[in-house]
Amino acid sequence: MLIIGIAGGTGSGKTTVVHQIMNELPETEVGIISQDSYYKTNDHLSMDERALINFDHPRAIDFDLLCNHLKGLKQGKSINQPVYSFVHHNRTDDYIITHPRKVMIVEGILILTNPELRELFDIKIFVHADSDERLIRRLKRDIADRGRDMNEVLNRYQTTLKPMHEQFIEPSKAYADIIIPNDKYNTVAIDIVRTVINKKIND
Ligand SMILES: Nc1ncnc2c1ncn2[C@@H]1O[C@H](COP(=O)(O)OP(=O)(O)O)[C@@H](O)[C@H]1O
Ligand SMILES: Nc1ccn([C@@H]2O[C@H](COP(=O)(O)O)[C@@H](O)[C@H]2O)c(=O)n1
Repeated sequence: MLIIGIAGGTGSGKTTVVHQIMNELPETEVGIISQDSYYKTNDHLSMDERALINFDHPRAIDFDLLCNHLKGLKQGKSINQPVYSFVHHNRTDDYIITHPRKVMIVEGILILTNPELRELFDIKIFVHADSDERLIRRLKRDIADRGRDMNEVLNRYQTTLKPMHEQFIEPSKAYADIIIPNDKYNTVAIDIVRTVINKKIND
């Protein structure tokens, strides 16, 4: 199994890059794990209390479960990947049965900050986009898809997102083997990563 970690700030285009990589690759050979699925459960908190959580700090993520799931997949076991709700700021009761594949892609803002998780990656990729571009994308996406309004996004950006990006996410770029510039769609970089994956699949 080849495990690829794809990190980068919010709105850098990680999810888009993953989908571009997966296009044209056989569905049965590649699987995806999203770090967002591993936000800790916060059933004990009210909705208002959950909305105040700093979701850009590594402590918000259940890295133990994520690492155990990846290790299980490496051993050939299927896992129940949790399903997260951005609208309710909490894990749902649902899960996605995720089967082991020749190539597993793990994507998320903080995945290169955790040493145990880093050790599990064969290739580490960081998707880079400038912060103004990322903020614009995040605003549009969170209003369209994640039940937010402009005040919520801008307030979160100032209070937690930007400081956590500078403290944890940007420095984790140093661990990357490949950095993909993604201010514009970068088809050349996607083709290179796809070639590496195809080689692995056909070995
Ligand atoms: N290279 C790009 N140019 C313009 N828009 C992009 C680009 N990559 C992603 N987007 C858009 O930006 C938004 C955030 O992208 P997404 O892939 O969800 O980022 P991430 O997973 O890193 O948070 C989406 O609406 C997506 O369509
Ligand atoms: N309840 C939550 C949980 C997380 N976030 C934000 O999501 C971002 C990470 O996801 P991307 O798809 O953008 O990589 C992160 O910056 C958190 O602030 C949230 O808004 N609400």
